[in-house]
Amino acid sequence: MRIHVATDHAGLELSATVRAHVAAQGHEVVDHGPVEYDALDDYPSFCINAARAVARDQAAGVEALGVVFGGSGNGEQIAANKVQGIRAALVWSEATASLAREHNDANVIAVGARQHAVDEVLRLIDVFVATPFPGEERHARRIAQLAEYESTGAIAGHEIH
Ligand SMILES: O=C(CO)[C@H](O)[C@H](O)COP(=O)(O)O
Repeated sequence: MRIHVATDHAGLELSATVRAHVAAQGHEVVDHGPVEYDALDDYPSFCINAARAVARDQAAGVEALGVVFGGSGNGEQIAANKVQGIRAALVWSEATASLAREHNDANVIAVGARQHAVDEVLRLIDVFVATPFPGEERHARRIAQLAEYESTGAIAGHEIH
């Protein structure tokens, strides 16, 4: 699995720990920055670049997921979700980590570096990466509706106003 990682200053230290952890499990890690601490850096471009790389890889048939960090993870999730084809989930417990995959087929996990102990974050990421999307019809149907809205602005058979 290729794992694309991005953060901002708030998650930089944690990002290094997570990248080493994930690489030690045999995954290929691609870091989208930042490369050094700058308390005034801005998360959008880092997270959008990671999300674009996930979308590109998946479109090419490469098994890939993304991990984005920030202080809360909120802005990072929002940034990643601006990229077509990305389903970024803000994860804050083992249950939301597994549900993000099982129900949402999330391809990016957003985590708040200031909200958890390091061990907890590693566990959230492990659960997210290890959990498959079983493809249950009702979940696949809802995900397809999101994709349809993303590309057409409409959802066939549903009123959008
Ligand atoms: O979580 C974030 C966005 O959702 C950012 O990491 C957070 O807003 C950065 O805050 P500050 O500039 O005060 O360190």
